[in-house]
Amino acid sequence: MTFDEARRVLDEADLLMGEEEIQGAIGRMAGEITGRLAGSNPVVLCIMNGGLIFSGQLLPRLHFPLELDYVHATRYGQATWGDRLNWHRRPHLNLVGRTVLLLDDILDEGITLAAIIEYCRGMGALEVLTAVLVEKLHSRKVTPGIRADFTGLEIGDRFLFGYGLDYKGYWRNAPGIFAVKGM
Ligand SMILES: O=P(O)(O)OC[C@H]1O[C@H](OP(=O)(O)OP(=O)(O)O)[C@H](O)[C@@H]1O
Ligand code: HPA
Repeated sequence: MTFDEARRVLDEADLLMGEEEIQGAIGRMAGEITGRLAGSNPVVLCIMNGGLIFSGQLLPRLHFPLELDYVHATRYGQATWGDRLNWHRRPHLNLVGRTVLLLDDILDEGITLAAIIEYCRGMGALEVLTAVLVEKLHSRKVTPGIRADFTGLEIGDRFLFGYGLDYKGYWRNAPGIFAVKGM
């Protein structure tokens, strides 16, 4: 996608969730996560790249001790459909006996979260919880009914960008959650 095309994508997109709604959702999630995890000395894993902005805004609102690490695993690349999960970076912290909280921008088909949960369990985590800024509502989930433990916003079945979500590599920095025109 060229720079000019990227500009046009944002100009023509539909804004589905604005900053105020997103900040409200992140604040509510911070309260819920604090209630559940404040005493558990968790390892928090940001799932890169999409989880970056959500993690950066949520973490300063968690006022309890935790350790932070990240994983980098992708299955969409620059496409609007997902393939098999490619691991680029596994966590470096030891997960044995730890409560793990995974942070990601979106639960779409759920394949990414399911695979990372399984990996963390395999590495000896005591429990693995998940928090996503957005859950996309449709019937293509890897396991019917799969949910995150903490969900910020529920959005319909469109191709989304902004707040960490990219369209062809662009607009992770868009200040809201947008849907690509016609998708
Ligand atoms: O529920 P799923 O259908 O598995 O999709 C969700 C995943 O897709 C995106 O990652 P992507 O593979 O695009 O990599 P990115 O984080 O670098 O954007 C997103 O950040 C989630 O990790
Ligand atoms: N937008 C961007 N990245 C994604 C999406 C989406 O709707 N679903 C899964 N990864």
